[in-house]
Amino acid sequence: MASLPLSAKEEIVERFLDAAARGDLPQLRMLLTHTPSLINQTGYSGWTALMLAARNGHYNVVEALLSHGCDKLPVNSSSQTAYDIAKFWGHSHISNLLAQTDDRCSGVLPELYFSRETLDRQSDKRTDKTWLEAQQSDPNTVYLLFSNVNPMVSRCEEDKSSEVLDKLCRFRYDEVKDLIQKPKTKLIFLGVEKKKPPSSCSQVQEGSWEPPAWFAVGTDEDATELLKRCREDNCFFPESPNRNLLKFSEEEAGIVAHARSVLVWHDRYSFCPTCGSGTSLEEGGHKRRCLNSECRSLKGVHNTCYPRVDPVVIMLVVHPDRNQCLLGRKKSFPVGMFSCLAGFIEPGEAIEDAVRREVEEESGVKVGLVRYICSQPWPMPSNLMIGCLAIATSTNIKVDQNEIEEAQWFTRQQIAESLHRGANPALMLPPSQTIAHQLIRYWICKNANL
Ligand SMILES: NC(=O)C1=CN([C@@H]2O[C@H](COP(=O)(O)OP(=O)(O)OC[C@H]3O[C@@H](n4cnc5c(N)ncnc54)[C@H](OP(=O)(O)O)[C@@H]3O)[C@@H](O)[C@H]2O)C=CC1
Ligand SMILES: [Mg+2]
Ligand SMILES: [Mg+2]
Ligand SMILES: [Mg+2]
Ligand SMILES: [Zn+2]
Repeated sequence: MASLPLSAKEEIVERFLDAAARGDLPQLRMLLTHTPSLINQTGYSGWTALMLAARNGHYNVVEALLSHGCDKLPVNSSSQTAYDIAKFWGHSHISNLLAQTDDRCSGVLPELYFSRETLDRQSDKRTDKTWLEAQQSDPNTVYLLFSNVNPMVSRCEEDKSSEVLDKLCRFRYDEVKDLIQKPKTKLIFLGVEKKKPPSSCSQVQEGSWEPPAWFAVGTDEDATELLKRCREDNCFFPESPNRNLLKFSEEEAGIVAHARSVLVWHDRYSFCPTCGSGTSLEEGGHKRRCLNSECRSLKGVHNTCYPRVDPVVIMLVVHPDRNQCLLGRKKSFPVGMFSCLAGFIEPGEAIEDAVRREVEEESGVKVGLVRYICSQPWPMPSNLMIGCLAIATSTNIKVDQNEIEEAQWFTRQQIAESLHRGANPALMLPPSQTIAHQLIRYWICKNANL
């Protein structure tokens, strides 16, 4: 049978993979310069350019791909990473390079969802009332509307990777002027844009240009009425934050994490926790001051005045044989889904001790070595997820049914198949936006080096 002609996109991917397999660095660089999205494309049997270069011992190509931020974690249809391939074919200089611990730069750990600092927070400006007021009425200022602590969004059916994306609805001063003047509205200064305008912009030439400021507007006005303010007609307020807040671009997810956590804090701490009096919003919405002049919270350091963040440990527990990991499922999870164990840090507890305590409480497994890997802000409502790898010193599982329904050891092969979406995976993993997913991917790549 004659083979079908390749589309333009397929052809360029094929040329790129071929350059990697042959070790043709100039060609590979040229293609990457024109089309940066080629970097993690796959060809036959899920092979990436990194895998092909690793298979054929092209050290300089592997190096170039890593310096362009290539993802080291994908597995091919035989569940092998580029590291496994280099090791199997005896290219130890390449497997050593792939195993290096410069995790963020070499693509082992991507930037975590919710963690991008899209805006420059400019926290020093929060106390400058005159500056804040000038920003509020500036026509370039951007306002985001939140009802019941959830942002107004519009749905874009497709982005480049054909996934559904939600986009924050942006408003100008004239459109929300009446709303922000209402006494019950919470106005949060989020920061200013980091992006610079083109140098041709007349204000830049005159030296009068200032980056636009962003504010979140928290209101409990009727949601249907709020939606009428929007110029687009496909706008809505997500009802289930846990699922719906995972559909933003990386840029917007970072803004949502900041805004939602602060608004949730205002929602829950309207009264002074020290004396029960009313409070007023200050410092661009980043402080609540007690209105009772005798209150203890006005003297000395009082953390009740500032937004709270709850630290949570989340850990991938590795079996003493280094070839299995422990995952659990809560009753509320979708059928077949397992994830990392997690738990709130208690007062007076170090990260390592919280990891050991939560793992033993929830699964009965004892943990020795604990290593911090990465963290993620999680604005449901305001957690800081502290991601760790932990090495088990015992293996018997005894689940605490109050917290989790089931816990199980899974082999590296089972996890790799699930990540690669094999035909009959033994389990379903949480989505890639979660730190749980990223810790599991991290272990798959680093497993051999623990
Ligand atoms: N981003 C990610 O990948 C993941 C994020 N998470 C998040 O981590 C958080 C914690 O995980 P989870 O396993 O539930 O934690 P825990 O194992 O500590 O169990 C939670 C329970 O502990 C009690 N509790 C103790 N201290 C606190 C506290 N400071 N705040 C709230 N509840 C407390 C509550 O019980 P009661 O309500 O009965 O009083 C709560 O239901 C969750 O909010 C979850 O959303 C979890 C897993 C993955
Ligand atoms: Mg627990
Ligand atoms: Mg838990
Ligand atoms: Mg707990
Ligand atoms: Zn008080």
